Amino acid sequence: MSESIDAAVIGLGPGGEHVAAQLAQAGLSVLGVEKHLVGGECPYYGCIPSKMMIRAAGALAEARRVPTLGGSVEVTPDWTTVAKRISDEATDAWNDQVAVDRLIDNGATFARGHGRLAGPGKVVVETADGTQEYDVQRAVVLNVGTEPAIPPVPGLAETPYWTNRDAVQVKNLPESMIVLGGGAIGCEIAQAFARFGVDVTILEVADRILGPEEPEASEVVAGAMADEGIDVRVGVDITRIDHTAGPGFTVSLGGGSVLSAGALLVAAGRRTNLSDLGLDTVGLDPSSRFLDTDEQVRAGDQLWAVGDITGKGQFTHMSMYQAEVAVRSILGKDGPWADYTAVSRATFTDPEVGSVGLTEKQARDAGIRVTTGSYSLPSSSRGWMHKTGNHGVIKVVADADRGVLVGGTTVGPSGGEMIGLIAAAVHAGTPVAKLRTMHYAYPTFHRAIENAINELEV
Ligand SMILES: Cc1cc2nc3c(=O)[nH]c(=O)nc-3n(C[C@H](O)[C@H](O)[C@H](O)COP(=O)(O)OP(=O)(O)OC[C@H]3O[C@@H](n4cnc5c(N)ncnc54)[C@H](O)[C@@H]3O)c2cc1C
Ligand SMILES: NC(=O)c1ccc[n+]([C@@H]2O[C@H](COP(=O)([O-])OP(=O)(O)OC[C@H]3O[C@@H](n4cnc5c(N)ncnc54)[C@H](O)[C@@H]3O)[C@@H](O)[C@H]2O)c1
Repeated sequence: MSESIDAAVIGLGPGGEHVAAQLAQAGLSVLGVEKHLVGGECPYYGCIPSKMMIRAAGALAEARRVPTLGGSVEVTPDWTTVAKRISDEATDAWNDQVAVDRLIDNGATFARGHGRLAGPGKVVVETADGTQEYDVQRAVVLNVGTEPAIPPVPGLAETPYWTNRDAVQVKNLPESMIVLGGGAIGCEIAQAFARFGVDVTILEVADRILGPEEPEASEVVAGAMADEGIDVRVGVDITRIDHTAGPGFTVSLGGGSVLSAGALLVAAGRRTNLSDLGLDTVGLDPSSRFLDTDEQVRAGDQLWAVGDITGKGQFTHMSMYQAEVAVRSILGKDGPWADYTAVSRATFTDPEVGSVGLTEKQARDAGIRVTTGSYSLPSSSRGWMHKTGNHGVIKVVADADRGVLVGGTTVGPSGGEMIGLIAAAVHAGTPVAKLRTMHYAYPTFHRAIENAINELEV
């Protein structure tokens, strides 16, 4: 028999959890459906555990810089502390009871199971105890997120490779690791492991790591990683991957060379969980990579979608932003609606990469009359004083006709924080002329943004 409810949220990643809680608090009868862990990838396998690793690895790296600056330190990495922190503080040993209780305390009903659409306003949940049907009166919200994509490299599927989900649960580090993919996940985890003494090789098929970023950012991060002893190879052709108990993984490359390592991390992108969601029952294509959404993040009639599946940027802050939009839309508010002009992100390599809006290429492709400015961080006062660990570059992209910034990149020791200034300018459409009259505190890293802005032909 079908149960009647106001709203159902299928998939409880950061955005889905927020939507379910907010709608329940607003007085709607809400069902939250999660097949694995309430909170999704970010708290259990993504942002939070990876940033705990990075925090520890960063402390080790800073300690190793002491001899250049004043004194000596003996650095003895110990992964046990990191593994314990991830298990105890971040993930509760991969137990989501606290999150489930929070959802229920907010007034929602929770079902642990696989949710599917079964036609407009109909949701079916497959649980361990059987199947339950729901008639949803007002809103179905999809927040089903992604899985690691496993590339079709011959032999790979038969090996005990890791994804990010395994890497964050590692109790004992391997002596060596090959990372497939030099995107954000690959680079962040590679550098963290390397700083704990793992011999790391990154294999990237494209011609540079961190492909979505400005080429200047990729170059600086690749250089910093190489300085630390990470073997970064781009433009590789991987022909086969094997695993045997003794030597571990062997990766054969075009041209005949073979690499080996004790562990292999696949960080080659993500696959959205849209194929087994009953999308066809509401007239949508189950084979599509992303769901098209309008400014109210509606994907159809009484159907909303938030998070990675919308293709607007696979970030926790995007999922939360869209969740707020969905809640306003479902509750019949007047907006504000989704705007993606100034989406920002931070990649937590060292140096960190902050970025917002359009890259130079994206701006040119959009037909904008582009002018750019850049400044090398080690040439800035603060970068020069900082000395060791001062890798970095600032780049700003402006619309020469409108006299405003349309994008920017801040690579440096606090690149993820520095981007806030440019993000505010892009978001608000602050004239470059106004930015030129701002006070930039001396001697901050962000003063280098002023140098870059002064190069713009605006
Ligand atoms: C290693 C790593 C590091 C990252 N670091 C950052 C970072 O520093 N900053 C940042 O902003 N982002 C980061 N991200 C990205 C971030 O984790 C995601 O963008 C974020 O989790 C938002 O995803 P989402 O809301 O789309 O859903 P997800 O978090 O993917 O959650 C979707 C949920 O839906 C469930 N589900 C799927 N299908 C069904 C179904 N049919 N029925 C029921 N439940 C279902 C899944 O089990 C899952 O719990 C990182 C990701 C990874 C992997
Ligand atoms: N700090 C952050 O905000 C943060 C951190 C991690 C992840 N994320 C999010 O998660 C998403 C996924 O991250 P990701 O790094 O897995 O994906 P990605 O798509 O950014 O990078 C994957 C990389 O793997 C390469 N690749 C593909 N197939 C390959 C193969 N067979 N061999 C070698 N390389 C191959 C691609 O060319 C690409 O450079 C990102 O888009 C990002 O939005 C965000």
